[in-house]
Amino acid sequence: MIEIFDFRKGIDDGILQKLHNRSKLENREIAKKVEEIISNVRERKDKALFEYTYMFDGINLDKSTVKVTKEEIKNAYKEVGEEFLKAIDKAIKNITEFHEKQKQSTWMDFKEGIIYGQIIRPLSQVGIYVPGGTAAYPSSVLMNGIPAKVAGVERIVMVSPASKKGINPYVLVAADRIGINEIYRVGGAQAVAALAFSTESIPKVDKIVGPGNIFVAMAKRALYGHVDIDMVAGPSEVLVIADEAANPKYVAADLLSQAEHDIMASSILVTTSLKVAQQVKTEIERQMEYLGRKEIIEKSLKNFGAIIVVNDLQEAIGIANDIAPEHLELNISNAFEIIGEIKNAGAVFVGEYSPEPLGDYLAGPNHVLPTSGTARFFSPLSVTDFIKKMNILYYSKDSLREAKEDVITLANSEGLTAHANSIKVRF
Ligand SMILES: NC(=O)c1ccc[n+]([C@@H]2O[C@H](COP(=O)([O-])OP(=O)(O)OC[C@H]3O[C@@H](n4cnc5c(N)ncnc54)[C@H](O)[C@@H]3O)[C@@H](O)[C@H]2O)c1
Ligand SMILES: N[C@H](CO)Cc1c[nH]c[nH+]1
Ligand SMILES: [Zn+2]
Repeated sequence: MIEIFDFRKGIDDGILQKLHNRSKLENREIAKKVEEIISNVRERKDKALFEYTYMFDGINLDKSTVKVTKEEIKNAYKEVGEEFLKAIDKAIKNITEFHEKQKQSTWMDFKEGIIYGQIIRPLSQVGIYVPGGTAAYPSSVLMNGIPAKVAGVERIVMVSPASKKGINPYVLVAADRIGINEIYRVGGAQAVAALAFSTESIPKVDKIVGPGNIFVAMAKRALYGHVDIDMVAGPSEVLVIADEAANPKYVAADLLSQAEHDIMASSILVTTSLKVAQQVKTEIERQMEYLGRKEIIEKSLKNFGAIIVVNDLQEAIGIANDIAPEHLELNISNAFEIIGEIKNAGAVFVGEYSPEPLGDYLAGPNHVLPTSGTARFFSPLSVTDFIKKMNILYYSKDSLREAKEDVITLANSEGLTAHANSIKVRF
C-alpha cells in the first residue's frame, strides 16, 4: 500500500531517487528483452512479429489476418452504443479545436533581390501506437490521430494489440470516426520494430508516435534514428501538490486514476499538511474497495506511489520540478499564482475541478505526454510532430555580388576553398 514519507526535517534523497521515474528506463533486463525483439523482427520480419504476437497476446496471425478488415470495422459499430458515439464525437470536436490552433503556416520574406522563408509540409507516413494490453484506449486513437489529420498526413498506419476477440470495438470505431483505416492487430516492441523496419505485411513509416507500456516506450527510444519518434510516453504518472484546504477524497481519486493504468504507473502526492496526507491514505484504501483493477492499483501504489509531507509550497514545487511528472495537479488555493514556478511537467491541471481524467478524454489538450522524467525536454504530442519544414532561399545576381566577399572570407576561415570557389566562379 502507499506509504507516507515525512520530509519536514529534511528531504530524503534516497527515497526521491527511488521515486524518480527515469529509473524505469534504466531497467537493464527490459532493455535487453526489447533489443532482442527488435533485432529479431528486423531480421526475420513477419515470422518474428507473429511469433511474438502469439507469445505475448496469445493470438495466431498470418499475412492474411494481421490487417483489420472493413467488415470488422462495420461490425464494431454494432457493439458500441449511441452514448459512446455521442461522447466520442464531442471529444473529437474539442480535440480538433485545440489542435487546429497549433497549425503552422509557410512563410516567405522579401528583401531587395532576396527571398527566404520556410515551407511547411506534412509528414507523408506515420505510425501511431494505440495501447491495448491491460485496457483498450479509444481515447488514444483520437489523441494520436487527430493532430496527424490536422497536419495533413497522407498515410496513417495504426497498430494496436488484440485479444482473441479481435481489436476492441471502441478502438475500431474511434479510428473510423477520424478516418483511419490502415490498422494492424499487433502491439508491443515487436509492432514498433515492424513500423521502423518493415515486414512482409507492414510497410515502414517515417515516424512513430503514441503511448504504451515500458516495452513500447523503450522500443521507440531504441529505434530513434532509424525512424523519428515523438517522445518517450510510457507508463502514466500523476503528481498532485495539495495544501491543507485540499479535499482528500478528490486527491485520492486522482491518484488512483493513474495507478489503474499499469503496475509501473506512478502516483505521488506532495502536501504541506500531515493531516491531508493521512486522510488521503485512508481515502485511497476506502475507494480502492469499490474500484476494479485492484491488483494493478496495489502493485503500482506499492512500487511507484508515495505521499510526501513537506514544510511549504516551495519545497513541493522543487520536488515536482525535479521529478518532472507527466501530469501535475495543483490542488491548492491560488494555484495560478505559482504556475510561473512550474518548469517541468507534461500537463498541468489547475484547481480541484480540473481532474486529470478530464484531460484524458474530453477537454481537448493531448493526453500523449512525456513520462519518466522526460518532461524536462519533451513536449505533449501536437500538430508540430506531424509536420516538417524546408528552408527556401533565392538571391539575385546583384545580391550575391554584395554578399560575395563575406561568404568567401567565412569559407576561407574554415579552410573550405571549394566553397569559396563556388562563389568566385560566378563573377
Ligand atoms: N504517457 C502517455 O501519454 C500514455 C497515454 C496512454 C496510456 N499510457 C500508458 O500506456 C500503457 C498501456 O500499457 P498496456 O500494457 O495496457 O498496453 P500496451 O499496448 O502498451 O502493451 C501491450 C503489449 O506489451 C507487450 N508486453 C507485455 N508484457 C510483455 C513482456 N513481459 N515482454 C515483452 N513484451 C510484453 C506485448 O506485446 C503486448 O502486446 C500504460 O502503461 C499506460 O499508463 C501512457
Ligand atoms: N492517463 C493516460 C495518459 O497518461 C491517458 C488515458 C487514456 N485513457 C485513460 N487515460
Ligand atoms: Zn489516464
